Amino acid sequence: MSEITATYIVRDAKHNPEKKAEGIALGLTVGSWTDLPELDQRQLKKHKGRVVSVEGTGLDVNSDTVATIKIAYPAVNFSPDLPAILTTVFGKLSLDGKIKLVDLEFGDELKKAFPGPRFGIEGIRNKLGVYDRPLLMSIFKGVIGRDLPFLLDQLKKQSLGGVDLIKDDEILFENELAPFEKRIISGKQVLAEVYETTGHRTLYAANLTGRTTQLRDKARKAAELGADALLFNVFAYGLDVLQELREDEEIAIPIMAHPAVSGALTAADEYGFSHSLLLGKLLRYAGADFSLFPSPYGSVALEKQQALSIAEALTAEDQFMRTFPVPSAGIHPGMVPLLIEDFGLDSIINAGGGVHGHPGGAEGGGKAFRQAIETVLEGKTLEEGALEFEELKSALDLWGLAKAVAK
Ligand SMILES: CSCCC(=O)C(=O)COP(=O)(O)O
Ligand SMILES: [Mg+2]
Repeated sequence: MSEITATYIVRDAKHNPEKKAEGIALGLTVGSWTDLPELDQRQLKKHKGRVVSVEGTGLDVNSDTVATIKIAYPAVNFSPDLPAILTTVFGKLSLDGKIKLVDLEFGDELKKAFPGPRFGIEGIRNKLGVYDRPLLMSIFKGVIGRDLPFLLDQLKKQSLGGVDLIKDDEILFENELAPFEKRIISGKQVLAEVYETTGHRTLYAANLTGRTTQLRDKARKAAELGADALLFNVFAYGLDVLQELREDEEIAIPIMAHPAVSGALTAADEYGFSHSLLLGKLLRYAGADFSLFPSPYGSVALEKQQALSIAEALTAEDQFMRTFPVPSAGIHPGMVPLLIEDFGLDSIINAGGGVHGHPGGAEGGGKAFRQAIETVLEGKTLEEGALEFEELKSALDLWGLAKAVAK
């Protein structure tokens, strides 16, 4: 029988994690808070959750017992979709005390209900023809309230700086000055011109926004207009909405998942989802080609272990294509050695302020990042690179070199 196994970290003031585990296995399936006289053995056998393991790991600062509990839920209990699965394994339970859902293991049969990324790392690299280095992405900045020519000028400068991808900022919504469709059509022209004159290819991810009921048609139109990719604030909508977009054959373009809102679901040690599950495994299964998350170094930082665990879940051996890890937020060229050391070649270095805030503008900023990447891949230090490259030197003079952080 196919099933899904959920791993939780539970903090139990009653110091009886075995009882807590049994309560979850029964309470989230066929039972309730009190005995149900009509519950029969056949029903219990087929539908009750199974306690796989309970491992106590001691007491926390509040003297609660901390335990890792694994419960397997029969797939027959739910339809094979994320809303049903999440409601089963962490619906009411997510409100029931100090409990964190750290992982979900999907049975092979159940995995068939998920698409995974349409392109993944390999597909994105094929689109760009770049295979031997981390990709570089930049983000439009300061464009709210600005018109289309302003955006197109920024787009051109970013592309001339040598970035591989440019994404809208997640806070750029539908607006009269620079509407979604016009951004796609004119943006494509600008990037085609840069390609014709320099031979450098850049892909543009436009922010797919609006009411949920409009998204499919908007995304189909974007694909029809030749959009390179879509940015999507998946946690403002829901993972199943992402999956719907991924599965639509008329929206066969890469999807970039932005982590906006996800911090409310992941940040607490004692509650919510683990980062690796929400921003890693579930985004990958639902079909994101890229997953953005805070790096361990920038202005919005995650603990290094958390950031690494997301990248691991996005790229671990699985039947699905690998999703590109995109450690982000407050990134500047002085962080490039650490980012490459942590996330490897199959990752994307992503910067907004670190590109546009460069003394040489967005073009200079993009160049500085590309020079930093080249320097690191040649086995040199950034100080050595700065002797050779003017833009890299300016970036290091402005922002310095980032320091490593403990795990
Ligand atoms: C929290 S990851 C999302 C990164 C992002 O959307 C962004 O705008 C980062 O911009 P920055 O100027 O900090 O590079
Ligand atoms: Mg942003």
